Amino acid sequence: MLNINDLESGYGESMILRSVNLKVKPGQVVCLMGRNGVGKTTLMKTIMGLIKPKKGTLTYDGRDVTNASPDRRAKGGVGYVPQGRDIFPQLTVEENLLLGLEASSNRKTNIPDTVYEMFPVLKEMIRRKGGDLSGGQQQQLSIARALVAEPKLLLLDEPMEGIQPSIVMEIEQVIENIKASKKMSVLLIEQSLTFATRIADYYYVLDKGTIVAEGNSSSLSEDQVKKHLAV
Ligand SMILES: Nc1ncnc2c1ncn2[C@@H]1O[C@H](COP(=O)(O)OP(=O)(O)OP(=O)(O)O)[C@@H](O)[C@H]1O
Repeated sequence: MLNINDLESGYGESMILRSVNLKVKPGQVVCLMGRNGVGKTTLMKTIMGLIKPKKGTLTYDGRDVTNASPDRRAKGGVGYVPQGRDIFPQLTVEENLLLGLEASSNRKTNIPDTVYEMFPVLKEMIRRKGGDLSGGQQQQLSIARALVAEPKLLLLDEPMEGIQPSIVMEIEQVIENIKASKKMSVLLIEQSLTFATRIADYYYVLDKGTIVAEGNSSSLSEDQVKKHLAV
């Protein structure tokens, strides 16, 4: 599905990622872990095409997309939910969701029912302004907007950060449902060991811009987390 090979990426002269190799297989949920500032978001942005890599290749769905625009990647089925609930506060929930259709490859004009089934609260709040939703609901809206285009690969940048526990459980359930449907792969940034072992199939730990550990999530131990993630 996604294959990153010997990737180098950064901002201007400042190189953030070095020799990054990462794979997401079809239907897999992969968790990217690492301390603050090690380059996790930079990797997500590079996968989405918002930052051009300086070296290495990115293959998605069997095609080389190393130099493809973000728009082409989105239309090719990559959905991106950036950190910090990037919704439009002045637009209604429905208008926010309709914007997600822009990324749709097959010119869909309707919001799929499955999106409301996954997030019933959004159906209830369809006419409310995005800015009137709670932080957790805004995060749900942000994920729902990416799902509207029915992506094949969903990138989630710290979806659980700063969210109340009840909504964390709902979002976790959504990821579980996505996983069970086997229609989508997910790459998510997440710091919690409990969550990573419960939901992800595979994990990568990034440190100082390079992958320092990887494996099946079931083998992820407290010791490894302490070694690689403790501040
Ligand atoms: N637009 C930018 N221009 C220059 N440097 C940047 C920019 N964005 C991030 N950086 C730097 O790149 C490095 C990696 O940042 P990045 O946001 O990818 O880390 P992260 O692992 O996602 O951290 P966090 O968990 O805090 O979000 C940091 O040193 C950061 O200061």
